[in-house]
Amino acid sequence: MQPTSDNPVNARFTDTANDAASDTASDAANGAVDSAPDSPGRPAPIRALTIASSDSGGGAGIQADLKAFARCGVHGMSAIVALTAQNTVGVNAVHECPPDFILAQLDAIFDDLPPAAIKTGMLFSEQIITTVAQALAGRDVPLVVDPVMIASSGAQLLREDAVGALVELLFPLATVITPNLMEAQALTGLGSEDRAEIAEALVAMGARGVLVTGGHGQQHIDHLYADGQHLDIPVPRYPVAATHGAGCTHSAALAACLARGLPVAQAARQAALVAASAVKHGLVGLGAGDGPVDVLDVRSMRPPTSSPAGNPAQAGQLR
Ligand SMILES: Nc1ncnc2c1ncn2[C@@H]1O[C@H](COP(=O)(O)OP(=O)(O)OP(=O)(O)O)[C@@H](O)[C@H]1O
Ligand SMILES: Cc1ncc(CO)c(N)n1
Repeated sequence: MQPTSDNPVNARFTDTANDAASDTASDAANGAVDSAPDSPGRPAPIRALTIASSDSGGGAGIQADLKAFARCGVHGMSAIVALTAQNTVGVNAVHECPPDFILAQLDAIFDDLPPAAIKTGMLFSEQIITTVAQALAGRDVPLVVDPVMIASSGAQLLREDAVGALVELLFPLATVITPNLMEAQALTGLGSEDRAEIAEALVAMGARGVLVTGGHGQQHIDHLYADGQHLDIPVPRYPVAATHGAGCTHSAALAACLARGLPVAQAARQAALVAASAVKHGLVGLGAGDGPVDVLDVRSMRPPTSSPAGNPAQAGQLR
């Protein structure tokens, strides 16, 4: 089966656990639920962690990350560092979590559910970045750092006085950073659209690997520079007015694929397919601004219609 932009992940991962997961997903989509529990004998799921902020509108941030993890067949965990009061039009307010509560979330996760890969998203302030960097230092886990700076609505998601901390404290810990073109230009001070040149400048600033995403500018390519190798990944550019959360979806899918053990270049190709598919199914018209991407294609899904006890006659009856 060839990977397609509609079925980017399951097309490539053909291990037994994943086959079973996609069987269950298609059963659910068809409205049937098997009465037997299916946990015994199946391996524990692969786990990934997002350290990011909540988008109350459900399109970006933690909410996008957890959906992308699920889309990639990975159990998602989250440490929320800030809450945004946000919709498709803008960000009305930001509320930061206290550092000790961020650490409490991370301790709870690392003590019981150690992740196979981690991504960071909107970290907002120097205090949050310092807290997260201290918690991640010395952990031998693949780390994707998405240097989220500006929302598609134009709102500032990283304070100007926090950029230095992001570069100095988090870039050296990252396996790969995933700026979009404008973030890459802002971080380097380069005005060029040459992603290869900008990626080299970002590596010189301390990042091990750089993936400049392809949603903006003239060229429709994600560009990866890692281990001294350049890779252009051609990406589609759908004329869909619903790209809010594309960057979060992309970096979460990249982390999920690293959690699954893929090499960075292959994970980057998969993440591009996942993000493109999410844009293709984007929820145009949801809200007055740029609608959210939809990595799960929720409009094609339905709740189950037969009862868990396996008695279709009881399905859907309210008591
Ligand atoms: N119109 C589109 N059609 C197809 N894929 C897209 C489109 N826009 C973005 N993508 C894909 O989504 C991923 C993230 O791209 P982009 O450069 O837009 O990130 P971003 O600007 O950080 O996103 P966000 O809108 O969440 O801030 C890339 O792989 C990119 O190719
Ligand atoms: C919480 C949050 N994270 C990331 C983005 C970037 O899309 C956003 N708009 N909101």
